[in-house]
Amino acid sequence: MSHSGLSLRGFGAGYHKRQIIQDLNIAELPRGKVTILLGPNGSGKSTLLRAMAGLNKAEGELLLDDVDLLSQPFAKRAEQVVYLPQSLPAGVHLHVLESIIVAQRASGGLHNAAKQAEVMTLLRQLGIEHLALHFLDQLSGGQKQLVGLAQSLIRQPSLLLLDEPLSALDLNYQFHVMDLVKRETQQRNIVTVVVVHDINIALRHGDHVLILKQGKLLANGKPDEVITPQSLAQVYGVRGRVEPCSQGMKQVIIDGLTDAAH
Ligand SMILES: Nc1ncnc2c1ncn2[C@@H]1O[C@H](COP(=O)(O)OP(=O)(O)OP(=O)(O)O)[C@@H](O)[C@H]1O
Repeated sequence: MSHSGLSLRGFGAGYHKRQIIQDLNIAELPRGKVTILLGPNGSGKSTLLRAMAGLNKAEGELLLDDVDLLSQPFAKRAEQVVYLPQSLPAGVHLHVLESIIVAQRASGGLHNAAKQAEVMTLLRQLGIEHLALHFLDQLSGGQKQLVGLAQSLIRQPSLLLLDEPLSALDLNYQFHVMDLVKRETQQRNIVTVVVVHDINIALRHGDHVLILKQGKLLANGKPDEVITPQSLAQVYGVRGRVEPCSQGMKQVIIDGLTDAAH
């Protein structure tokens, strides 16, 4: 049977002398859905994303629509997989617009009027059109994050890996960006994996949630099935409740640390 989506089989990842993730098995993260990757600091989230993108050592199988990306040459994988790191490289003296056009060119094709229009549409959707002619190295942390997202989306990946894309964004932008990522994921029918630390963002915006702890997969399922008082205690050592708010949406309220975490 053929599959559409991303699966990991016996996937391992790490660094020169250190294995961080071992024998990870994830059956099918479907196209068109946003998967949120949760886990404590140091649990291996960035290592996993970077390994999927070919930037760290990896082993096992990483299947996108049944094709093993690990067996492909790096350049071929880079056409399909885009990884947005936690922060953009410093000291890049380019205009926002130029930097996005460079990213667009990297994904192939000639630069023409239609492509320029695509860049401007994306800037508008992200609410940063007014920054088009600003220099990257003169932007705020949150503005840089939005530009990084534009650079990632313009490359039209099949697998989009976003590492804490909300960490510098205000509340309004956090919602706006998650809505945009969800919409683009559906419209482009791609697989998107987003690392966040905010459990309520995961509950509200994730189609699917994975939880990593010490390089192992502790949970894999629908947000409200895997974000529970038990998993909050086990993963983060906190006492938490998952309760409907007055609008009926579920949210997490943290009451404190578990006794074990003191
Ligand atoms: N370049 C590296 N060389 C060796 N070990 C590393 C390297 N980068 C990270 N690690 C180790 O890998 C483990 C997982 O780190 P990783 O950055 O993947 O965690 P994370 O879940 O993304 O954490 P955070 O939420 O703090 O960003 C940590 O123990 C870290 O010390």
